[in-house]
Amino acid sequence: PTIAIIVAALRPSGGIGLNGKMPWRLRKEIRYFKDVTTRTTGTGINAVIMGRRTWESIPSKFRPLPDRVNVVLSRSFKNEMVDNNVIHANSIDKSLEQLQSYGTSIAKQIQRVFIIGGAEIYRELVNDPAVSHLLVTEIDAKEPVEVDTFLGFPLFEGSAVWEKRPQKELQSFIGDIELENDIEEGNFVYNYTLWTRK
Ligand SMILES: NC(=O)C1=CN([C@@H]2O[C@H](COP(=O)(O)OP(=O)(O)OC[C@H]3O[C@@H](n4cnc5c(N)ncnc54)[C@H](OP(=O)(O)O)[C@@H]3O)[C@@H](O)[C@H]2O)C=CC1
Ligand SMILES: CCc1nc(N)nc(N)c1C#CCc1cc(OC)cc(-c2ccc3c(c2)OCO3)c1
Repeated sequence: PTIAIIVAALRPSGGIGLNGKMPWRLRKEIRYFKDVTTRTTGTGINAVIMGRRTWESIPSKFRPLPDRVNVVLSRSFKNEMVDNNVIHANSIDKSLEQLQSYGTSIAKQIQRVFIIGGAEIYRELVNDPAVSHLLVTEIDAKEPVEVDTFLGFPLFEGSAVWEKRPQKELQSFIGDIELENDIEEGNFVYNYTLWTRK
């Protein structure tokens, strides 16, 4: 399946978190994240892979993220299918192995896999050749914003590996999900982008 990193990052610093949570709450951005990570064409289902801390930071009423296979990584987990929607894994490889067998076991093929954070997971996976796409919400702040967690790889200041693609390529990747530009919410203005390997 296609494996994509999906992240919302502040420009130019690449800030993504503060005190274990997100430094912002952007209503339309959360909807975009939900729509993009949930949408499939035909049958099948998508998976979201996250680190244990990100799992813990999602408000309990919102987890597991619905209509997606939620994979949570922790070095102290046993590799197991907790239930039909939640898989525990203690390595990235083990998580991808379990997703393979998930497809056959519940006769639902995994269509897309989204790496949804956080910083430690992004750092480890951004260099994995299996990751072919970056879906980056580029956020600009009118007033300075405090962040303490960053994207673990250079992107906005220039990347030797990744290049930003034209909006029409993002549109075809996400299908009939509406793409708005320069969305303004409070102190923030943001845009959705797609990056692929050079
Ligand atoms: N802006 C955005 O788009 C997003 C921002 N965030 C933010 O990121 C921050 C959280 O990121 P971070 O603190 O880095 O934590 P992570 O969410 O990346 O989780 C880290 C934990 O994941 C487990 N883990 C990491 N790598 C592996 C591996 N290779 N195999 C097995 N387990 C592994 C470990 O769990 P253990 O310690 O149990 O072994 C580790 O402590 C928060 O502030 C959150 O709000 C999160 C998602 C999206
Ligand atoms: C939704 C934010 C987001 N945007 C983008 N572009 N990429 C991402 N990887 C994420 C993310 C994430 C994980 C996460 C962290 C979190 O707190 C730290 C809260 C949520 C979350 C919070 C509320 C939700 C929801 C997800 O879906 C529906 O309602 C989701």
